[in-house]
Amino acid sequence: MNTTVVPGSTGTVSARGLTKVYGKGAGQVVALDHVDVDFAPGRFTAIMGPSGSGKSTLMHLLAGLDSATSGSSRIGDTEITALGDDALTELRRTRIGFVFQSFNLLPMFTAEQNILLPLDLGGNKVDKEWFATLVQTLGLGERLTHRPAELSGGQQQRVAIARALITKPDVVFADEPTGNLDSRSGAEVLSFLRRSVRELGRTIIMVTHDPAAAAYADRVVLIADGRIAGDISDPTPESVLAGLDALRTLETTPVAATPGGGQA
Ligand SMILES: Nc1ncnc2c1ncn2[C@@H]1O[C@H](COP(=O)(O)OP(=O)(O)OP(=O)(O)O)[C@@H](O)[C@H]1O
Repeated sequence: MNTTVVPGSTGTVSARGLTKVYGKGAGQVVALDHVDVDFAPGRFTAIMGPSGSGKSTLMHLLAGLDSATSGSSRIGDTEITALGDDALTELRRTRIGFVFQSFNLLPMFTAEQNILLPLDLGGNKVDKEWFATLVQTLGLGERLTHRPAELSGGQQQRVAIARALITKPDVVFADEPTGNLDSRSGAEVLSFLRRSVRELGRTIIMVTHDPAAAAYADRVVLIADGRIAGDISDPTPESVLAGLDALRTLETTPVAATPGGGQA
């Protein structure tokens, strides 16, 4: 598969020299360290790496949920890192969809009302054809009048995915979308996410800890110590595990290579 990505082209999500430093002085943490990465439109990418490696920080900066210390991030030709608060709010509302581990559906609303909520909030009309396509692709036809408490976890997450896609965003960011699901419902949700990319041409960037989940993506970007540490095309659970193992080896090599365990 051709993985060439042109930064600035429609829907491409890009970071250049993206850096995030938390705190000051001795307590300073470099969470992201000059990250350059591009995510092609119409693809499903998983971001993986050890705990504390900077996955959430990268996602938050790419989505305009947090500000960068230096460097830039873009969605298409919009430089997120240059936008003020109002423009960022507007961008998140209209051009980005979010799917969280905890579904975040409104309990008093039906599935249909939850899906349509972003349009109601923005005062936008429903594209009935798109709504019908989403409902069909996500297998929600029988569940539209149900409230979240009457739905399984997997069904709730499918509603959350439809809600994220209803505005036809340039990109959907999914943060551990299967973290609260058993493995069967998780697999089902991941299949639906993959269908959304393949059949509806959407762009999804997902943070996950789970190699089996990452294997549903077209590509896995590995991150370690705030830097891009690997890139796997057409991943399988085995190739993802091997990639993560290689990161661990990198982390332990300097210690193992120093006789007596002293500092080199
Ligand atoms: N608000 C904050 N203040 C200070 N340090 C932070 C803050 N948020 C994150 N960090 C630090 O930045 C680094 C990267 O954190 P981040 O949450 O991006 O990692 P992660 O890969 O998503 O981790 P996990 O897999 O455990 O969720 C960590 O060392 C973390 O402790």
